Amino acid sequence: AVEPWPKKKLSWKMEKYATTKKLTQTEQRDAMARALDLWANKTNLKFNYVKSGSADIVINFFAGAHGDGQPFDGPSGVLAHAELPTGGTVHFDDKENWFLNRKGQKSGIELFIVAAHEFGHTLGLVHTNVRGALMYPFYSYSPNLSLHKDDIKGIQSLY
Ligand SMILES: COc1ccc(S(=O)(=O)[C@H](CC(=O)O)C(F)F)cc1
Ligand SMILES: [Zn+2]
Repeated sequence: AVEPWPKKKLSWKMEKYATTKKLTQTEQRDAMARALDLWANKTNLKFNYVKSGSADIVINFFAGAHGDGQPFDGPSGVLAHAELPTGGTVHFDDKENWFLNRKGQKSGIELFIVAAHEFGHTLGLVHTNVRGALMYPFYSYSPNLSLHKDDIKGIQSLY
């Protein structure tokens, strides 16, 4: 873990959405809100969505090179990356086959899971070696994600 945010109320916004036909922008925004809620439920952090203007956490879907020296690599491989506090940028690879389990979809990369992991980084968590924890370095699909006690220990050591 690293230095946490110096405040408990964090604003967030989406700048660029995934271009997939499989998920509407509303569904994408809702997935982000639910992923943030996982962390809010275990801390006294509050997240509030802002449609435009400045925000602490800024979410973008990009393909390939997108100006931060960490180009995305197309389907699979690197799925997303996020700055640690108080960076606030979260980028997702637009070329992934994003889906949402709650829509009954089956194949591809589950957006809610990846978002929850990235927001863990945004809030100050680094990777864990505890298999089964959300902050384990590798993506693995699970139908109903919840925070592992190792994730909770980590976030509560920061907030
Ligand atoms: C479970 O959530 C994730 C696991 C692994 C990744 S990743 O394979 O894209 C990882 C980025 C990351 O750990 O956030 C990669 F090394 F770039 C993203 C989300
Ligand atoms: Zn990670």
